[in-house]
Amino acid sequence: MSRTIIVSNRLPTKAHRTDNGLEFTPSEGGLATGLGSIYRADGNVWIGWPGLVVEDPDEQQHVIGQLHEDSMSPVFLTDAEIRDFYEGFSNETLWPTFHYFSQYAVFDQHQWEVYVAVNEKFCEAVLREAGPDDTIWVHDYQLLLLPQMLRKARPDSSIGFFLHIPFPSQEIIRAMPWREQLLEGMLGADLIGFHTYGYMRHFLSAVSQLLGYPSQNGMVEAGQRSVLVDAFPMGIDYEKYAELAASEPALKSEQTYREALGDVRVILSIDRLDYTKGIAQRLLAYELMLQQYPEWREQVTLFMLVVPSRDQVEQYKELKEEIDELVGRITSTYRTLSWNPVQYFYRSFPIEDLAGLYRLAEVALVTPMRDGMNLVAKEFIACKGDQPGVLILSERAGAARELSDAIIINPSDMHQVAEAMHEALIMPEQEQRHRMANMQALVKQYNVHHWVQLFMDRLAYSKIKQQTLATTKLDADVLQQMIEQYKSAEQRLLFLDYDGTLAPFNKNPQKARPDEDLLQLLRALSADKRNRVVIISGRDRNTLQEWLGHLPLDFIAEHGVWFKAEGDEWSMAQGLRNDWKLEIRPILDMHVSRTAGSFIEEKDYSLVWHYRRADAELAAVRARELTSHLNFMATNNDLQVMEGNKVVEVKSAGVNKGLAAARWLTNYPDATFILALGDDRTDEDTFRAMPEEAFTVKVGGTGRSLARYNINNTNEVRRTLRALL
Ligand SMILES: O=P(O)(O)OC[C@H]1O[C@H](O[C@H]2O[C@H](CO)[C@@H](O)[C@H](O)[C@H]2O)[C@H](O)[C@@H](O)[C@@H]1O
Ligand SMILES: O=c1ccn([C@@H]2O[C@H](COP(=O)(O)OP(=O)(O)O)[C@@H](O)[C@H]2O)c(=O)[nH]1
Ligand SMILES: [Mg+2]
Repeated sequence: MSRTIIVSNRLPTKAHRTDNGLEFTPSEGGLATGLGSIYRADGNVWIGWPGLVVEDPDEQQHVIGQLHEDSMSPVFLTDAEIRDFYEGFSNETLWPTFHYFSQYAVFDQHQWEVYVAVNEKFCEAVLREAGPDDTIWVHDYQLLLLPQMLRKARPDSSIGFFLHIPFPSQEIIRAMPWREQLLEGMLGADLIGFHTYGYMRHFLSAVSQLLGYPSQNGMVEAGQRSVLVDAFPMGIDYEKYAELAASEPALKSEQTYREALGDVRVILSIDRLDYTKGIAQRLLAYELMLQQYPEWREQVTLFMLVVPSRDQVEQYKELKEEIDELVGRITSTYRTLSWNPVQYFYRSFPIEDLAGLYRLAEVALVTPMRDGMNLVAKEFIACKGDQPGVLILSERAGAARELSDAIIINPSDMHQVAEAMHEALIMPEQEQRHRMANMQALVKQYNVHHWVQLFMDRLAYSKIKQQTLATTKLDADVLQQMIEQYKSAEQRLLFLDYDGTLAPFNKNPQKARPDEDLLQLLRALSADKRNRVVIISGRDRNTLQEWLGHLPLDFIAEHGVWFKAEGDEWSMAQGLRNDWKLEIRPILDMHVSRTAGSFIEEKDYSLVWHYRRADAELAAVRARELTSHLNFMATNNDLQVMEGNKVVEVKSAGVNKGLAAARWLTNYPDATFILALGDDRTDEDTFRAMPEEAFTVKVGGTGRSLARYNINNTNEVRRTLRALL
């Protein structure tokens, strides 16, 4: 049976050393709490670090045994690895960079090397655990290189990767050394997931700008592989939190806090101690609120829970001091004998207490500067049950993309945050209930189980997509087979695309004129009376006539608008019109004027917008715009719009290379050797039209195609054709 192997830096359980030996408790942080409830199913295993340095072999055995009972398998890290891999590269380089705190980022070659080595250590641990049919799901920024390492060892495995933190603009990624390695590392996966569409867009743009890999509908063409990229906002275990909040221990804990606090309104703030969470800014906004709305003094308290985190990292130590000072100042300025403006706790709380606090609070104040998702916001909603309550949420938390019924704020705008608190405290109960119900419906539906299912389904889809478009290298064995069939055939049919197949792609299409070598090759091929050599091209017939018309070849021009069998005149497909050009040409002209470097090619029955010389990213956007504009016009005009290699082409409907090739196949039913070579999306129509036994060969690119085989470039095409002779 195939299992899922989850891999993350931190396990959902952590080991502690106590006077009574080792103890095991749940880990904090969104990843552990979010996935914690699903990994135990069906023999799945979670591989990761148990949160403690354990060097003694006996003690390691003990930890392995304990964790094994709960479907976990530990990766032990040394003190030096914790320093350079975890605190170092992960949390002093990647974490600040990906959260737009570049000013905090450290670039240290040694830490990078340890990061690579620890990713390798994880790789070995996974390979020990995972069978060939198991699905491997890698999580988060500490393991960006792992997907590619696993891919090398297991070329066919299903590997998913999910990033739990933001993926920043490519301008930020660009500033990092090792950026190419990090991106390539992620691309070892079959599916890469992000919390939001924004992060996904940034990633695709980084991959395009820094690695030159194009993508379409989220499929990145990464060299010989294709990788699906998509957005999956992570949910929580809604039922678990809802049930927990209604349970005896949670109600009891709510009551205890209520009795201790007396009759005050509670604003709740919960996060790990982290500069990304905007804790200091939040305190300043709260202070401002108390200044601007004195009526809330003695009426409201900020219940602030800060969970210790990464406390060996310098920035975190400094932040701790800053928060301590701010709390001290606000408390000493505003407190009275019977009231505390801030109830500040620096420790972690058991989950029942958290549920009690979520119930107790009227307002949850979630104001990170940047946050991949933020699960606290969702947990607050799930725990509210039928109580009213208001969520104040930073626009820069991933959760804000979903929770539009929260009061959405800009966390850097202190005045706005202070106003939001006031607004929340005076919000009519009915409105609170209405908003809360909307958010509950959403968090309930898009829960963590839904998230896992969606990710797994897309991973399977990515695999299928890869397989249907997989081609085999045209190696010596295939070539030998081809030569044998060629030799024994009495009649042969060769479909040869021109640009990108017989002749290299040229920046200026008029410069792709055949050289002497090519002419000689075609002459030799067509000299054999058993051969029908068909040039099947998108080019206009005049160019083909001028360049190759003197040879005994057959022609299919303009993707099948024009035909010419050897010795015949040119003839045209039936029922074509070109009066639509009057209407369509101005649209293409407009795109040329908006996109420097692009140009138009006019053929008898089609118009083509070329953008190979334009800025790649801009042109890709323009091409999409143009395609959708043309598609809109096309329905009334009986036209078709095709996106090819750096072109958008519009032509009469019912014309494509596939239909034209099919016609040739019926004209020569006795052909027992059929070869089709092409490089472009338009050649896929040819491949589709070929009988199963045909040798279909995709030239260049990723090799992903409906063709059976692939070869690298026009040189290899010529070599292959020469081998037949
Ligand atoms: O392992 P630590 O260094 O102690 O840090 C705890 C975790 O923090 C991060 O959580 C993120 O994942 C959440 C769920 O997707 C998301 O809501 C939040 O915005 C993220 O910050 C980190 O990504 C994890 O790897 C850490 O384990
Ligand atoms: O004392 C605490 C306080 C919080 N949390 C949990 O820590 C997680 C924080 O996740 P979030 O996505 O908000 O941020 P992260 O810390 O992962 O960046 C939430 O599930 C909280 O319930 C916890 O386990 N113990
Ligand atoms: Mg071509």
